[in-house]
Amino acid sequence: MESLTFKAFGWLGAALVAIIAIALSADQGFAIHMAIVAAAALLALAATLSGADYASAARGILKTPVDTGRYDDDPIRWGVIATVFWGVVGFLAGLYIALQLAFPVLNLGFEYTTFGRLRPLHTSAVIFAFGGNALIATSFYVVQRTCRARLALPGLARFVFWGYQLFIVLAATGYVLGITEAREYAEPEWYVDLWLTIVWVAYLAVFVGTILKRREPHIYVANWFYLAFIITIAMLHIVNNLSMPVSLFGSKSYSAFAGVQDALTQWWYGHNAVGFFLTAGFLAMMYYFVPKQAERPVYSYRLSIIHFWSLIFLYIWAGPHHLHYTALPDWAQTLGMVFSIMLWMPSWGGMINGLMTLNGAWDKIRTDPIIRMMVMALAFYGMSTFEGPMLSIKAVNSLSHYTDWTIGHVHSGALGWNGMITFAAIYYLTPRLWNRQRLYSLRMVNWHFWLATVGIVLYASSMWVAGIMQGLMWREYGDDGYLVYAFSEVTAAMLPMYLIRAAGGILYLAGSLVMVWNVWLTIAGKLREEKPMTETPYDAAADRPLAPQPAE
Ligand code: HEM
Ligand code: HEM
Ligand SMILES: [Cu+2]
Repeated sequence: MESLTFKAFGWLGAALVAIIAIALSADQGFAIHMAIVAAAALLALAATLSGADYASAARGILKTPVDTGRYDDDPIRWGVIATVFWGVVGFLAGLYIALQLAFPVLNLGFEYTTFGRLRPLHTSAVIFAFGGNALIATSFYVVQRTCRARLALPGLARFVFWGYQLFIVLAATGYVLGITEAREYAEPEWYVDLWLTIVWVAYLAVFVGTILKRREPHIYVANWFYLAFIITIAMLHIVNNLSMPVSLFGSKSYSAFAGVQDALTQWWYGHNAVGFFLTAGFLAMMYYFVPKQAERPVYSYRLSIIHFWSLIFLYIWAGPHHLHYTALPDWAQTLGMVFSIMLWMPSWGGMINGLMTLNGAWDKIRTDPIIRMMVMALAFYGMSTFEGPMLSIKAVNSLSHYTDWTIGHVHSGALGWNGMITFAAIYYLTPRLWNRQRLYSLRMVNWHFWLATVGIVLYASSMWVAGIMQGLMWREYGDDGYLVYAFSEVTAAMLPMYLIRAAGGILYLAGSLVMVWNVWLTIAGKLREEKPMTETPYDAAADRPLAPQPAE
């Protein structure tokens, strides 16, 4: 009871502080943000005062099974739903900005809907909202199973989930309102950064606390990857966002760094956000869910340890490959390039480890669409980590930089690797978390697989063509020593490629809607009547089904 009163006063206090901040605010954007914070604090207050009722109502709506006491899965179930939800929002935003590049009228003439504001909305929605929720939810799932321990600090785990959603809402509304630090992938302003820092420290505490509570002596490699992801993101986030607010009650701040130091800090962050958010964290997912779904142990545990240490050691130095031919000293650019090329090896080591886990179970690619998604994820991981080192070579980068080739590279990693491995994890988790016999439909997973795959192929191939064409047209000199093409001519030449990319986006989005349908009906406890994925092979000569084929 006492702790309840304490909590209630805490939320009331937070709401009051936010309301005072509205009154004192230096700009309208800050006032709107503080209103959102006040509303969130009041909601938390209401939930605290009538706590149990809300929880059971939510359980009813989500048809949640009661946890047996072994594991604490409520925040994971919410996380699965949040991942699917934000995924659709982020893909929709991606499709919209893709269409804006083809049809500029879609900027609609409002500052709120310009490409410049919606682009960070897209990148944050897919990376932080979709990817971040997937990482938090799966990390809480994996750490409990592999440590055979319930989540430490269950109240804090719930705070992490809701606090992170508040961060997402503040970031997204901020971009639309024009509140931005203009640091790529770190656009939110100083007070939102501070909030994320608090949430992230809580996340670290829950994760490490659970590891400390473990009843399994060994710490499985997936947890190492998750831990590296959590700690490194904390470090990157804090350093990159060091800044001085103009006013305590205003949204604007100035970076602590200037000039090329600022650029290097930005890309030390940006590159390692790829390395530790989009790579290390998702590799943790790979190391747990691939062996589970394949029902095989990891191909080589020793390789996974080598993979871990070499990956984290090399990634952190490669950031300067984003600053080739800039004011950054030449030696630093070369350093970034060399470490990027070396990165190819641990990356492929990880891919091989994932793929070879299917040794003896390759037939599952034919029969299990979830395995098929995982294999495609690993294939795209391998492809983008081959392409990346190639793009980091200065001579190649002099052509590719500033072009759509970079965008193609980003999305073969993002759609192919991050997207596919996340979808596979969602399909693995949903029936288990809701205690269902199986997914509503496996054939719909197969549909999702093909829609997403064709979508990625259209996206990546159109951007390769667009990027190389742009790069070559920009650098084309005539005999007279003048540039042959005006910038506008190059832009006009992109239109067909932008249309193909948008078509790819439509397919990818459609695939994710199939997932929404499937996950929804699985939660509702429905099973689709359908033929199994593969017919038993038929021996026509003998007129009987062939005996099951042994795995190769
Ligand atoms: C329906 C799917 C998607 C579509 C149609 C789409 C479309 C786009 C477009 C049009 C851009 C701007 C490109 C430019 O400025 O020229 C972009 C940027 C970006 N998108 Fe996506 N996207 C999709 C999904 C994703 C996903 C799932 C992720 C990550 C997990 C992602 C991550 C990014 C990133 C990081 C950038 C910035 C790239 C850079 O600055 O180099 N996108 N996307
Ligand atoms: C060995 C691994 C990798 C290396 C060495 C690498 C290298 C590179 C290089 C050289 C660029 C172009 C920089 C420029 O010209 O501006 C780049 C851009 C990018 N890469 Fe990779 N890459 C790797 C893997 C990945 C993966 C797996 C993903 C996604 C999951 C990814 C996401 C990105 C993003 C988002 C950008 C665009 C950054 C921006 O300009 O906004 N990379 N990468
Ligand atoms: Cu990079």
